[in-house]
Amino acid sequence: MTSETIFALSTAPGQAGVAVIRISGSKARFVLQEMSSSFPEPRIAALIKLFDPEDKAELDRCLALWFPGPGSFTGEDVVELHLHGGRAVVDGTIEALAKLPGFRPAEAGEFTRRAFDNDKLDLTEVEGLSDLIAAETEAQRKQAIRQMDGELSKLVEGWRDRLVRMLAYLEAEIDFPDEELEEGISDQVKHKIEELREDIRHHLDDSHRGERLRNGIKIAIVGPPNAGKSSLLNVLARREVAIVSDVAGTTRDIIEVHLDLSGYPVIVSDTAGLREIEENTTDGIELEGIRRAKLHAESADLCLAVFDIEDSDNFDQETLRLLSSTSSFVAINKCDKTDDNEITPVSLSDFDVTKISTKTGEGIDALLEKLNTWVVANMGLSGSSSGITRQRHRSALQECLDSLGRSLETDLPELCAEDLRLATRYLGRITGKVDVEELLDVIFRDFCIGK
Ligand SMILES: Nc1nc2c(ncn2[C@@H]2O[C@H](COP(=O)(O)OP(=O)(O)OP(=O)(O)O)[C@@H](O)[C@H]2O)c(=O)[nH]1
Ligand SMILES: [K+]
Ligand SMILES: [Mg+2]
Repeated sequence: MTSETIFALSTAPGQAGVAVIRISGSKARFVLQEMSSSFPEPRIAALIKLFDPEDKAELDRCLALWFPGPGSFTGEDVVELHLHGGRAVVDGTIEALAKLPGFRPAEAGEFTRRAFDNDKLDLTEVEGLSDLIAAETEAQRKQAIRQMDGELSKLVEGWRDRLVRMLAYLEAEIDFPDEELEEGISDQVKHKIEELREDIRHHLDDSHRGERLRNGIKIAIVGPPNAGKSSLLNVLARREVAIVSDVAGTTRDIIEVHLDLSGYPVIVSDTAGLREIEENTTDGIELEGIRRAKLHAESADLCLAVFDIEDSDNFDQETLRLLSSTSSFVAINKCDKTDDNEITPVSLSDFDVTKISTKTGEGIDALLEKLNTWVVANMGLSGSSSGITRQRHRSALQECLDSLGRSLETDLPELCAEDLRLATRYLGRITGKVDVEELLDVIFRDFCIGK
């Protein structure tokens, strides 16, 4: 292997109890030969004295780990130094490593890039790893681990394997028409294509759970001015995020807070109060706020509408239409202002209504309970979870489906094979494997032709 040996601080920068420096490449062993008081056994932590390779000054007394390739994260020889996490220790070690010939600091993502290049991880597993590092909630962590463990990649590889087999049969029919192959093979292949299409479609039809879990589930608070939307946001966030005032039209910009509901990442946003105002109003800013609020609500996963109990008939038809066209909950706020518990306007009777007061806290737990239940029911990682976590996966699968659809429209095996080849390539894009050689392997294995 001729690549340069790279090194980097793998733990967060700054003062800490322990700092880990990772070194990967063909010359990694130099660290243990030129800078260490001893050479550890593979994979067994050893306490060593670490020296500067030139002036032999002692840098630290640290733990060293030696992972000879290919049994390492990158697939190359890897050394890990678990140093005392002071800045001077880390800086001194980094400087010392740079003095070794053929060593240079790693670029962002370079260790993982090498792992990918050495077939230690495929693309979906790389993505899973990056999601795991970024995971903020339990459900995100679980999804990331499943992807990192190759759940999506196994699924896609399985589909790809089926496709390659169909293709091999077709290729054989085209290339070796004299060979004794079963009759009606094309119909068989077509039936298999149909089955594969069904399976892929089933996985695509998952309401974007994976992506939503990765990016956060969006809940938009909407409703007329002064209903208490910003007050509710502050209660949910447990801090004063948004300005609350008795002036109608206080909120203009969209304000977002991140919550963890039952382990799921949720982004709740406060929006401008919706009301009908003249196009030529003097307050163009409020108009723009309303425009943004509507757009935002339309793209949210869930709308949470807030109305003032004494003014709960105050909504324009457009707001109602908005609520009916998305998943939504209704909160009737300021119930501290009246003892009459029966007030629910007829027009809201179709919705799931909770009476709350952001002032006294009444009903807030009940509302949170409903939100939690909704999130779990709609985002829950059921056994049939597709594991599609990115638009990139979705587009590739859609392209694959389109190619499969086209392959069924022709009776010419050559054209059908071309579409199957394309479909295979789209699946390969998901995992990063686009090898066609394996095709021939299958032909030879299944038919023993030419042997
Ligand atoms: N009595 C009572 N007053 C409330 C309650 N919630 C909010 N308010 C008051 O209602 C007024 C409007 O509250 P906001 O939270 O600013 O309302 P908003 O819906 O964000 O208003 P805009 O941003 O202007 O659309 C403020 O004076 C709040 O103090 C409540 O539960 N009870
Ligand atoms: K207000
Ligand atoms: Mg507001």
